[in-house]
Amino acid sequence: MKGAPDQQWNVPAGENSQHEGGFRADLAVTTERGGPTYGEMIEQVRLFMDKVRYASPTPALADEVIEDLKKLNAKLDTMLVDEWTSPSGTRIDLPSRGNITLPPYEIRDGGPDGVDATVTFRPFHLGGNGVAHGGHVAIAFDDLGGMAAALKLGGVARTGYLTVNYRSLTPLQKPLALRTWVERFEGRKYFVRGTLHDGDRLCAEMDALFIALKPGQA
Ligand SMILES: CCCCCCCCCCCCCCCC(=O)SCCNC(=O)CCNC(=O)[C@H](O)C(C)(C)COP(=O)(O)OP(=O)(O)OC[C@H]1O[C@@H](n2cnc3c(N)ncnc32)[C@H](O)[C@@H]1OP(=O)(O)O
Repeated sequence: MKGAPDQQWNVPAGENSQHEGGFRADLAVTTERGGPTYGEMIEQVRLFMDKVRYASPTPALADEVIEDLKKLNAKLDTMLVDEWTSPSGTRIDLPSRGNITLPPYEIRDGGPDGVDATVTFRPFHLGGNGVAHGGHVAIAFDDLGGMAAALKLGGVARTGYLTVNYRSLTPLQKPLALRTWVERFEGRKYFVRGTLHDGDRLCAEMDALFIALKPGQA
């Protein structure tokens, strides 16, 4: 990778790392990893991505930003941990559990009957003509559909298939209601439905199959 030729991303899990199989079968939720300002750090990164999406820098400014980013990347290089112990994805007090790759959402209610969340697509989730990219809508459905399955089965599931029907345009920068629920299950197969609304207007619907992982399964 340019700028980081020797970077080892797949940091091996330490002895104290809690995991079973290749997926996070035993999710260790936390509100402390990364410290009290981790959420603000993630928010600043999202804000930066918003600005990058819309900025048209001069060559001089682009060079300046590159130098600044190299310094920031070098700082984080000193603190890389394995995926099982990183704060990202486990900080239940933060939007999208602190996972920078997900559209930021807040859980309003969640349990075996389903998940009721508010998701706000950012300016950097732009698809075109001021509205969200459909792929980002699918990511939100995947994570929150997976959460509905997880809360129903009391374990972790992987997506078998996920279909999104885009019914109307999905706005950016506006809290939207995203709901997911297990419609039925047969053995390890959890059939999950979802809806995304802007007020009363249906933006998109999801129809998905999540398959419960067996103990130790990747
Ligand atoms: C608020 C606090 C919250 C705390 C709580 C946090 C929760 C935190 C939530 C995180 C949520 C993340 C959610 C992201 C989830 C991903 O994004 S996962 C990544 C995307 N998915 C993948 O990469 C999966 C790739 N596929 C696979 O690994 C394997 O195919 C699977 C899914 C593990 C299944 O393999 P398998 O265990 O060998 O099972 P297999 O026997 O093939 O299939 C089982 C059954 O499913 C059926 N099946 C399998 N695939 C399909 C398919 N595509 N279509 C139809 N049927 C299928 C089979 O026919 C079989 O049916 P039956 O014969 O039993 O009737």
